[in-house]
Amino acid sequence: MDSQSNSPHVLIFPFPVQGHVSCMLKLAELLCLSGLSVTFLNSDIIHRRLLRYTDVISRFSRYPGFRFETISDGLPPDHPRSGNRVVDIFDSIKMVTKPMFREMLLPGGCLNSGKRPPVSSIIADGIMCFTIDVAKEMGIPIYLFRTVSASCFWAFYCIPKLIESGDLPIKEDDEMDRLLLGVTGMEKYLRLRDLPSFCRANDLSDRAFQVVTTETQETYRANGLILNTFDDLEESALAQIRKHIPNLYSIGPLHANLKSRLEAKLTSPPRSSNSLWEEDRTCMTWLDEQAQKSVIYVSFGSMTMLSRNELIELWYGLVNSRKKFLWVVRPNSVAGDGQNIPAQLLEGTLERGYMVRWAPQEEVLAHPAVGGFLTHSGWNSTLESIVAAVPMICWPYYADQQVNSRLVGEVLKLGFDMKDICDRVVVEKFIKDLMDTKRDELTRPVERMMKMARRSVAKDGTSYSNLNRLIEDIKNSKEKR
Ligand SMILES: O=c1ccn([C@@H]2O[C@H](COP(=O)(O)OP(=O)(O)O[C@H]3O[C@H](CO)[C@@H](O)[C@H](O)[C@H]3O)[C@@H](O)[C@H]2O)c(=O)[nH]1
Ligand SMILES: C[C@H]1CC[C@@H]2C(C(=O)O)=CO[C@@H](O)[C@@H]21
Repeated sequence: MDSQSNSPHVLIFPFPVQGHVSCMLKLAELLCLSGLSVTFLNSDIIHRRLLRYTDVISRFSRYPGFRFETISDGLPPDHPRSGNRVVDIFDSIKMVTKPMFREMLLPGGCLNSGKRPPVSSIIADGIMCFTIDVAKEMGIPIYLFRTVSASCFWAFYCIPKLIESGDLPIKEDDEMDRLLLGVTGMEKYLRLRDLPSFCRANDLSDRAFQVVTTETQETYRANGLILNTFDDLEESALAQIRKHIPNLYSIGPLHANLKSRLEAKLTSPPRSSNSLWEEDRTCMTWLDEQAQKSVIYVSFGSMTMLSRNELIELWYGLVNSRKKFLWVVRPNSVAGDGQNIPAQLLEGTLERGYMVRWAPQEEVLAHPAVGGFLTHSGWNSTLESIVAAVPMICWPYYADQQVNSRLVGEVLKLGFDMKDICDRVVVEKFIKDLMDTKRDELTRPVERMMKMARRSVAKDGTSYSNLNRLIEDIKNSKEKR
């Protein structure tokens, strides 16, 4: 057995997509920093890409108790694993990965071979509740980490009530702006339009709708729920969730929590990346040449697929706003061949734009030249923008993003929600508002929330203390076994 044979051994198992893997790796490093042994279970494909594009191996070699293990996600290598095809991962992971996961934990399996201390706690992605069955069978305590916002989790939690009240399925397009009474605490602002995109299915047997609904309802079976949020950001949703799932750990923003703890330990923490694409760092040099707060950063995360029409409308909006822009266009993220782009767009981009396939986003958002973020409202992006005090234009694509964008635009006033609109004139107007006309009205709430985010992860802040509580609970559950 290795030198850490007496320390608790935590197995972390994320749903295999970028937005889940990256924040769960941050949690893994936080647990390593407090002396726990950690095994991080990646799908083969994710692991190969992390090895190719990041420094994870050298970064985690600092922690002797850390290991990676891999498992199949059950899909062929060329499956896109993005856009609407993400539902295929749910099915394959349950059918193919679950039995493999169980085998790994049985005596003689790679997670129970006697070479390392036995797994004493599991932290699994909250969208994979099959892990609870396996953990219970093995007698191992399990915590779920749901990587979406508390507000979105709570909206998912209320779906059965929305079905009972007849709000779901949505019957007519013209009722999308109706306020909902069934999501307690959000009655004043949550419209049908703002429910997670999966709620737009006409048929409630829709696979994605079924998965998010049932997985959310199963959460109570775990020993606790971890959320990447902080109390000042989502106080009301957290209070509602706590009534049903009392053992709740709000420990975010995780990237800031990690940064703060690394800074306390090391004089100059190295740059780190969990990217599944190669980061193009030339955009940082380009940003260095731009004036303060003059650039709008555009990125729609790792899963969004754009139609050609959406690409062109967004592009016209950016070029016509006459603002400088840095735009991430991920490989294979636009339908069609990307040919015949109007000359006006190409010229406008040469003059004022910079495009990359993938950027070091946390660094980009922290750059003084960045003054706004046109985002899909993925939860990691939202938190990163908050910590960097960058106001947002939200153009949600799917899943939790519809809820997040409403929270940002209507409740927190940290930006504007452009949900369900993709029109060049509107895009141009929102950009001008964000960068100039309405900038002042956003500055105060944006600065205030940035400070609260940073306070939450500083010593004795709420997320700092909740993380310590999680670590203690993990240690104690080992003692009890
Ligand atoms: O050029 C880029 C673009 C993105 N990122 C990073 O990639 C992550 C993207 O995460 P997120 O903003 O959450 O978006 P998705 O990749 O779309 O994440 C999925 O997972 C999230 C967490 O559950 C959900 O909130 C989203 O809706 C879901 O699509 C962030 O950490 C970004 O910093 C980069 O490093 N470089
Ligand atoms: C792939 C997406 C569907 C469910 C996941 C999710 C969640 O509710 O946990 C939200 O957005 C995506 O990251 C996941």
